[in-house]
Amino acid sequence: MIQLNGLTKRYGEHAAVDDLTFTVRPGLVTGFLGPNGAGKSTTMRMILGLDLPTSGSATVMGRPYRELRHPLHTIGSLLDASAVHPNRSAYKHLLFLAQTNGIPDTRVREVLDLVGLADAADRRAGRFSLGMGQRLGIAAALLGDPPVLLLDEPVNGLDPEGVRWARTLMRGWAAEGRTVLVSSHLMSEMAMTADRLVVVGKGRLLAEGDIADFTGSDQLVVVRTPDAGSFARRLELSGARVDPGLSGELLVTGMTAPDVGRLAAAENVTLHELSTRGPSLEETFMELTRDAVEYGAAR
Ligand SMILES: Nc1ncnc2c1ncn2[C@@H]1O[C@H](COP(=O)(O)OP(=O)(O)OP(=O)(O)O)[C@@H](O)[C@H]1O
Repeated sequence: MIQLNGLTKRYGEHAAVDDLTFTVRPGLVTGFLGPNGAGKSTTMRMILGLDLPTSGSATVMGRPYRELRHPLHTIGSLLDASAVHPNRSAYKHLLFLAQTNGIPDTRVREVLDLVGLADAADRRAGRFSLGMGQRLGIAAALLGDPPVLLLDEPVNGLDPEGVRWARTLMRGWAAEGRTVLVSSHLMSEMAMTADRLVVVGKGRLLAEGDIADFTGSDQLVVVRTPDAGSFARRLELSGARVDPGLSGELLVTGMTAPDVGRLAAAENVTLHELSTRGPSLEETFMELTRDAVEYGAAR
């Protein structure tokens, strides 16, 4: 569990993080979204005790990071994957971290295996590709087998196979009951990975909720049937609004897809298509953050 309470960070007059209050719950992947400069990294740095809040607090498993007795056993993090000694091998990098945190040496091989870097263990980390660097960063986060994981842009630089791997990993951690907070700019990826979202803009909380709250409203049901005319009238009689689509399909609002399907079955209507179209997460995100984008192109 991660809890933020009125968390605020000011740089001079500028509030990078402005009175943020939210809870990141265990057993779920929580996506942390916001435009460039919204304050995501600053928030994560304060959770990890790397920056001090101007006011408010951030706690991990009930304590501020700096008061954790065993930090790596409590929260694992990936902030900047390039922050490794370039001449040190992946193995030595992790061994150093393990030894300075009271973690047994045997755990190093385990995490290298977990992230698919076993064969690259003795190569210099400075020569790693972006994707391998991300994997090494995730290995470091996993060293202490922590119940809380905090990842800043973990799929940055990963190829499609790597992105899928990272998604499976995060979903797996949540299924094990861990708390997972992950920032990303990739909306389609977040839509597939996260259970909940926290959206910030200009340091402030803009929205928080289950992923369905961001993609599920205003859904349009698309129906294709050889009985379009009569089924449209039947739908309207049941209270739905029906508009014709461009290629003969019916665009239905005010009724859910399961209800449309049930009505079709009851009326013995053949359906060639029954699907939904909702605002994508990206559309909802753009709408939410429209006034909070600091460095956007002129519209
Ligand atoms: N050390 C600092 N001194 C002054 N201003 C800072 C400092 N660190 C961050 N800021 C400012 O705080 C704001 C939030 O930055 P932050 O890096 O947390 O945003 P972000 O949401 O992580 O952005 P991105 O998506 O681009 O990584 C920005 O306006 C940034 O310029």
